[in-house]
Amino acid sequence: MHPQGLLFRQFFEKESSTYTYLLADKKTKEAVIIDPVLETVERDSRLIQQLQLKLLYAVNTHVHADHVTGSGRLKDVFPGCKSVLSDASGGKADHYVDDGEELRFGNFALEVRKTPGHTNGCITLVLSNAMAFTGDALLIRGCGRTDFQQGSADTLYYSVQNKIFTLPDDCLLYPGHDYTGQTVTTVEEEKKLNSRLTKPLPEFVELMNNLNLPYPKQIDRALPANLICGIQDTSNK
Ligand SMILES: N[C@@H](CCC(=O)N[C@@H](CSS)C(=O)NCC(=O)O)C(=O)O
Repeated sequence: MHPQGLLFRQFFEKESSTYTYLLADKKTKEAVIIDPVLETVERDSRLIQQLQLKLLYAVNTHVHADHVTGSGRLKDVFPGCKSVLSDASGGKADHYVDDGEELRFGNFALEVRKTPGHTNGCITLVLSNAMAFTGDALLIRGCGRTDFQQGSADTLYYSVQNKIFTLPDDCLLYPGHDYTGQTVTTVEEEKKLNSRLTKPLPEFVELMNNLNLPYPKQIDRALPANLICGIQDTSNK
């Protein structure tokens, strides 16, 4: 169940099948956006403005390879909004987070859990042990690929088993992407049904090392932009 007093929206960007999440304290109006996409900033900004929210943070769960983040553009629209990345990401941001730190908005806090493996700088954000935003570490019945950007199947396995599967069974898990039309899962479901992460470690590593997926279509445009938290109007900064 979602915590009381929380405003929550899940948005989808269809070119990269990316989920963006908006969370706000209904009372104080302070808000956080997770994994915004450049092409859908206008849609997301409109809702933030209509609801009169105060956007504090635009968090990227990692340096994305498949789409350009909207965090730079959101900083133009909402002065005062800070871009956020893990301190292990190698990217540039206004605010860096480490394991165990919190991002506070109103009466809520997102706990940062480092979940490397898809990339070195991947984080999962946990709200009140009730909802977790897993980025590309854990996808519904799957997980992020580990064949570029310092990916490591062993590291990813450790991250999911120790940082995500240790959350309460009924904790809702919201992924960074879905390619099959699913929106949400739970820790209990993934511990039982995840087709990759229920395997023993050696089988998991073998599987991940032989996925043979094509590179994301936007990788050459996305990586350089995302290393500086996206495209931003620097003319008046
Ligand atoms: N076709 C998409 C990219 C699909 C892809 O590689 N997704 C990544 C996450 S974004 S880097 C992934 O980890 N997928 C895991 C999987 O099992 O599919 C595009 O061209 O953008």
